[in-house]
Amino acid sequence: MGSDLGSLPPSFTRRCPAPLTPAGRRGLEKLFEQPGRALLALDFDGVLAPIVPDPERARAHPDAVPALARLAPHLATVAVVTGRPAATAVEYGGLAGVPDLHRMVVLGAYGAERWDAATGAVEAPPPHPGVEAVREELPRALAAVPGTDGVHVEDKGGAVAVHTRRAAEPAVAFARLREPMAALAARHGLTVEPGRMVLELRPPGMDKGRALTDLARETGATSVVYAGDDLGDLAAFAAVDALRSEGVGGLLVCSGSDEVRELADRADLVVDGPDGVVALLEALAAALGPAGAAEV
Ligand SMILES: O=P(O)(O)OC[C@H]1O[C@H](O[C@H]2O[C@H](CO)[C@@H](O)[C@H](O)[C@H]2O)[C@H](O)[C@@H](O)[C@@H]1O
Repeated sequence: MGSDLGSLPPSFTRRCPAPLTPAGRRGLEKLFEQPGRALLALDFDGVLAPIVPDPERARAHPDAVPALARLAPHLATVAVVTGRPAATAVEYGGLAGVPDLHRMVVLGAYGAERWDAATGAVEAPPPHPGVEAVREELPRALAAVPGTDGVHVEDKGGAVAVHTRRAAEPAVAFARLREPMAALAARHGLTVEPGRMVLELRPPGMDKGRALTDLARETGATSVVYAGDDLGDLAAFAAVDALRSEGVGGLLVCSGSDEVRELADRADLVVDGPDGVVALLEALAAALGPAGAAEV
């Protein structure tokens, strides 16, 4: 092909749009140059799993795990980086016991937890005492805010998430709860993580950016592809930007939605939600081919 933006395998570009930015194209080229040193990391909700009203009913897109399994043998590492507890993402994603995903890593709770497919074990920090205090105070705090009928609390063990998607007016309930939830979290040494119709009260100190950087360094990645959809993924986007400045290739993918604009503005490639993410994974797998060498 040969342009000033470099070249990508036609077997990829036939199936998926090329990144719009030179940095993104370069990141993808680096993946194809050295797939065995590439880190592919994806958020769970809104990226691998379609958004649904009930958080307990979220499941991976039916074609996502087969596509990851086709890709994983070619790459150094395939990871999920999520706000979910690691074990929940493994369960809802159907990620355990998949032969070609035997080296997969799930970084849960924004990187505070880790599951390794190789061992099946989850490493998690001890519970933060503020979470228990918030758990107890939350019903009273929610009852004090008008217009929050239908708000649902997800107890994540190490954190508590207040969901407004099922409220009569989700955006209104979200706006009304922002300040009281921030105050409640601050009283107990927690931080508020805002997301898609959710305010999560969680321990501070870890974010997806640190988690992704640590994993990239641990695996010696020469390229990193990260796909996210929500505000919590901005830290991971910033981490990829920082890695790029060190010479690591990076591709920032936004799983687009009408709910969050911030990632699309910063991404190299915007795809159409989890369907588009799956198309990207399948395009990568097709281009890398069954034998490991990049197909052209
Ligand atoms: O980091 P993620 O994997 O994107 O997790 C972030 C939060 O996702 C979940 O909530 C979101 O998905 C739900 C199911 O589709 C949806 O109902 C909700 O409105 C979304 O915000 C999850 O429930 C949270 O615990 C995660 O922190």
